[in-house]
Amino acid sequence: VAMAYLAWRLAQRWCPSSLQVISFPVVQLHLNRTAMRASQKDFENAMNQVKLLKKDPGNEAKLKLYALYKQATEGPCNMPKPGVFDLINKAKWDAWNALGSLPKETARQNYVDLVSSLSSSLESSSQVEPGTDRKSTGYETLMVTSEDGITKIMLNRPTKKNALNVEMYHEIMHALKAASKDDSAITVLTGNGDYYSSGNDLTNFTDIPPGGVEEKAKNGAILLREFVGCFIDFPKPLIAVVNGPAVGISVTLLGLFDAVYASDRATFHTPFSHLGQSPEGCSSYTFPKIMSPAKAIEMLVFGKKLTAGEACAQGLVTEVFPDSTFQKEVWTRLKAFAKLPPNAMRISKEIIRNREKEKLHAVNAEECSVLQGRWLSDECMNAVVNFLSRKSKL
Ligand SMILES: CCCCC/C=C/CC(=O)SCCNC(=O)CCNC(=O)[C@H](O)C(C)(C)COP(=O)(O)OP(=O)(O)OC[C@H]1O[C@@H](n2cnc3c(N)ncnc32)[C@H](O)[C@@H]1OP(=O)(O)O
Repeated sequence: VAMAYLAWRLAQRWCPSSLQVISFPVVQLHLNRTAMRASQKDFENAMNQVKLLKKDPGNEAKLKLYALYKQATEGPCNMPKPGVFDLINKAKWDAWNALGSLPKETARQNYVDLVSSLSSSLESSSQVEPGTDRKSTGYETLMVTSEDGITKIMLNRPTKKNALNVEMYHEIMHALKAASKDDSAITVLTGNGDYYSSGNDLTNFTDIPPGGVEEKAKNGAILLREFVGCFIDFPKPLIAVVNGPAVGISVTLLGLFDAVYASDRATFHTPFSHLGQSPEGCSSYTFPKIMSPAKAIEMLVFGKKLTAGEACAQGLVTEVFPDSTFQKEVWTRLKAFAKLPPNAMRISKEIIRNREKEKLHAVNAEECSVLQGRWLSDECMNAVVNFLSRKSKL
């Protein structure tokens, strides 16, 4: 990661061009310009532009930058393949190797185009003042819209089953803070594509800072605590529209929502023990209250996956709809809710939820502290490596 970061820092100058689609692996760059070639000067100037980025572009982008930089300066990858447990170097090697025999000039141009694309997207979002509403295009991992009195926050990494990467955690917090202040009456969280969310992005574990895994775990716990805190404190009715399967933290958080509407295609799965981890999202407190301690233990400790019907019977889901009519029925209902007097809804929520808030924050803090320890355990490390190896990522 340090190398990828270095490569990112050495990246090329921002060069306005017309990059249309970038898909991973990096070799798949579809550009609508034909004869354009980045000069050495463009290459050097890009470094200055990249230094001006105020936001980390994320691991995937850094790997792309690393691979293109290596290809542009050294040509095709001829390094020996790192071992399966050497996660970071393996990820970098994979990204570089995936470029095959891409010519150096093309790699250089693709590099410039990628920096250009990152510059525009990251700069545009970082220019927005915290707390102000951002247009949907200001987010990398979400689609946020506001209409008919409803702010809709849609998780938007469908090709990754809406796994929550670090950027998405930050963006959700930003979107929730903005929604709490905008003029909408209710806020909805949903997923784009066939999944609601596959939970924490397991590649989050591969981006190790200079302080090592301990620092990584500590930072993760701080981020998680702040993230869950936003749900605990959210002042307006918060509704989950669970469009498909939900895993991990996307399930546990449901205990902090005010209503949960689910498609009959949705499932609810918290494989924490399988991952060597422990419950979060205040579920160690909310789930036993919602569904009885024994049922909560089946889910949170033994990883039992519930159907939407079962989750509804146990009180986690408010109502289940046939998938064929799910969107139509749910949004009709939500639009009607959003016409109710917003202050009355806010005050009623407050009186129902407020007496639990202090307890929820204490539970959140304890869960994060326990998880911080779990992330350093062999059980957790092995489970993450298994997932990433299974997917031939690392
Ligand atoms: C700040 C830190 C806070 C941490 C908070 C902690 C939270 C705890 C949790 O959330 S635990 C839950 C973690 N999630 C999982 O264990 C799910 C892992 N994913 C899967 O088991 C499967 O991917 C699946 C069942 C969700 C979907 O399987 P399917 O076969 O239908 O699809 P693919 O596996 O091919 O997935 C498509 C691509 O999406 C990538 N992906 C899916 N989920 C994750 C994930 N959680 N993390 C990272 N990547 C994920 C998958 O790798 C595929 O990518 P690819 O196309 O590039 O191969």
